[in-house]
Amino acid sequence: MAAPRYLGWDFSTQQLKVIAIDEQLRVIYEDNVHFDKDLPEFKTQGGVYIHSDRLTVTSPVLMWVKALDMILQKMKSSGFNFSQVRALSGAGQQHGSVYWKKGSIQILKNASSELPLHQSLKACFSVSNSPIWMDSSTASQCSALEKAVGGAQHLANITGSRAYERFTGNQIAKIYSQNPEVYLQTERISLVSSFAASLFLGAYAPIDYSDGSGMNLLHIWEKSWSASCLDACAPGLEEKLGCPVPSYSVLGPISPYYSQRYGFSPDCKVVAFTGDNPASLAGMRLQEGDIAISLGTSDTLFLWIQEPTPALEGHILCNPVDSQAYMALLCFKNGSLMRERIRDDCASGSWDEFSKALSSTVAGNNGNLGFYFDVMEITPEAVGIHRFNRDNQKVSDFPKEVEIRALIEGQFMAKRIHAEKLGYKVMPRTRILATGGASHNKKILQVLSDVFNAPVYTIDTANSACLGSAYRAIHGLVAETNVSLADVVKLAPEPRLAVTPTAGAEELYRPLLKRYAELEQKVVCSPTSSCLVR
Ligand SMILES: Nc1ncnc2c1ncn2[C@@H]1O[C@H](COP(=O)(O)OP(=O)(O)O)[C@@H](O)[C@H]1O
Ligand SMILES: O=C(CO)[C@@H](O)[C@H](O)COP(=O)(O)O
Repeated sequence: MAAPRYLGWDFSTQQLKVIAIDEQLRVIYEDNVHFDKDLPEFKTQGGVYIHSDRLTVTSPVLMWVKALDMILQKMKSSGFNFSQVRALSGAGQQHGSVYWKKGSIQILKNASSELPLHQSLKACFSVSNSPIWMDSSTASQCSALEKAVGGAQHLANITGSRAYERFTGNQIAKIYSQNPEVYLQTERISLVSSFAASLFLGAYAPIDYSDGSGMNLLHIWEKSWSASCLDACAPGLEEKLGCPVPSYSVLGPISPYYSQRYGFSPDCKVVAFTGDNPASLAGMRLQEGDIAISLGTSDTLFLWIQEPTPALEGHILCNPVDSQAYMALLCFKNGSLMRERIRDDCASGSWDEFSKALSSTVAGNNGNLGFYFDVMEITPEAVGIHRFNRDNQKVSDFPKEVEIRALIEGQFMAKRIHAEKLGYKVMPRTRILATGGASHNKKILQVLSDVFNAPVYTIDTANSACLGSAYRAIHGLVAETNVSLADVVKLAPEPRLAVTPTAGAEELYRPLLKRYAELEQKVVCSPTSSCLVR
């Protein structure tokens, strides 16, 4: 019997990624398809289309299918032996939704292995451009949902979050109200994660509890759809969503399409897919007390928590690896794309030059602070670029090096301030686990460590959502017998120390954090200082 392999996928904003691991949990294959570069025919920027209202953001669903065809072909050409794969799982950017047209289930089930999947599925989607997490066009649907269930806090008490524009229930409500006929033609609505699982399963895959918590529809304590939330969004929604399942569920064997076209074993199991942040929690083997910071297209911060209290800021999600636990999540929309814009403007498009600017400037930036929100931020709700000198006076520009440090310090101060608002305290034993593309950059990690006054650890791959998905594939095979993910991954390499805080960092940043929090109040959108530019 050939040595078993496990696959972990990540359908993220800018690319499709895959990792294969062996039974010793070693990464033996890693690859990606970059949507803008490798699939230029879709003409996306950063994997997305920003529509003319600047609020609507979508991605073409067939691009995701074509990316899967492409990456599997690359693996096949490189000699990857698919017959050894015993199980696979995956992750998707959270909140995005896919709309399957009536009758598509038959096409999905009977796809011909002679054709790439995107050709068979080209007529399957009633909405060809899927709304994704960057969308902020559903303000009216959010107000209506909160009103329908008795207010923002009440909605958070049920679903883990107040109404957020990118959350799937509000996106579905928008589609139903603007295009009722499209909604009626839709037989199934998937998240990006469950859509990706469906492609492997050859059938509609259920939504898992953890990614399902990012919809404003799931009762996160009872782990079932909330009837009042469903009714407030669209009629007949429960049927279109299917029953949610635990994140470690085995959904079934891989579709015959993959055995015939790529040589997968017909016994290869598909384990429920989940959100990319939940999958990263698994990949980084987060423990209670740790803080995870993902620096991908979005920046996110997440924690493992046992007894959550939903609030008006941040999100509580069902934990993807332990059905008794939860995770808290904060999302910052102006992450890597914001850093790339400042890198292009101030460091000639070079990460090396960007890093040199961080080295050549002093921690604390001589009191200069900045807020950098090219697009409407989620945490906090604010937009625009706002720079303040050491006397709290607004200034119109900074020298290039000062700008770069102000951006990075500002991004991490915001993370610490908002994590503390959630009740998180940096303790002497705190470990920060960093992941995502920008975690390759040691100079950025040094600022992170200094602002939090805590050591920063990384794992061998920045693609923790893929790795976590591969771990979850193994876990899925044994979860029924009460084996924990921690048991399954106990032989995996421990996270490695990347940087430690500079002496004196806490004293330096304590007053700056206070100033940053006060200045943030001035730049957030409020009824009195409404954000006209979005
Ligand atoms: N050396 C670096 N320094 C800072 N950022 C980097 C570096 N290398 C890559 N990145 C950032 O990583 C981002 C991609 O991160 P990734 O986690 O793969 O995103 P996603 O999963 O959302 O597709 C890129 O947009 C890029 O800005
Ligand atoms: O909206 C959120 C989390 O709430 C985002 O974190 C998305 O899940 C996108 O992930 P990346 O592609 O940036 O990793």
